[in-house]
Amino acid sequence: MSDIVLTCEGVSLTYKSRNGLFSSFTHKALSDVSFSINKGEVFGILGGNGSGKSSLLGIIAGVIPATTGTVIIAPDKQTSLLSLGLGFNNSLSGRDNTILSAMLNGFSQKEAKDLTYKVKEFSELADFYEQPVRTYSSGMRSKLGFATALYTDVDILLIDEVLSVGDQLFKNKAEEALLKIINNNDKTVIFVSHSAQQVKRICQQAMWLDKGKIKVIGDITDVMNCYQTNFKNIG
Ligand SMILES: Nc1ncnc2c1ncn2[C@@H]1O[C@H](COP(=O)(O)OP(=O)(O)OP(=O)(O)O)[C@@H](O)[C@H]1O
Repeated sequence: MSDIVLTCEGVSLTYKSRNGLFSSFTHKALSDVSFSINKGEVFGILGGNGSGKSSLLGIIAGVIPATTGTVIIAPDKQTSLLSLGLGFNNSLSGRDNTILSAMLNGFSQKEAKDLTYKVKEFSELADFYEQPVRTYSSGMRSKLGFATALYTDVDILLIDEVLSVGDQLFKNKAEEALLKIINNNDKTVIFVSHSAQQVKRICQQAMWLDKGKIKVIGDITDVMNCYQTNFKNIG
């Protein structure tokens, strides 16, 4: 029996930007995107630059309002967006950001503080963990984001490119840790990556977004076959 935890129904997004003092233009980033995800599914989103992957995750996370359409999340489920640019308070230290994220996800203050020791170790930030996040490189932000989300137990994890930054050793460690929580915890994950091979290793279902529209959706093998036929030299 299917156990749907997340549904996008006809989601469209139009950005309006200024291109001068008195003029503006609009850009349709997503057009009529509809799909559902079952509990415990690991769902990949593939697509070239500007195809709308991050915008879609932002809408699912509730940080970007859809222009039309709806996102329905099962009432007892919490989502957490793990993204390079989002979610941290730049003037707080890595440690305080971990505490804040954990408490926003329902941890008590003591539980949140206890968590920081594991996050510090996994993230390898050492003394930088006590420094304001604004002083971090993008790789350091991604390490903090990944480690915080790893130990803050949410139901639906939205992962935007965070396994693509950092040195190779950290990438391997992060991918291994992610696979472990996916396999052990029946966690639902939506995973965005430029690496088709990484999506293939991690996900069971996938969607290929092209210029804001769903090109193919379904089983990972079918989606990858279509995707790779269209793109050569995929990493
Ligand atoms: N804040 C914004 N204002 C205006 N246009 C935007 C904004 N954010 C994104 N866009 C545009 O919307 C489209 C989709 O962007 P989005 O970042 O969602 O794509 P993406 O698939 O995640 O891209 P990438 O793989 O390069 O990270 C792009 O054409 C982008 O230029």
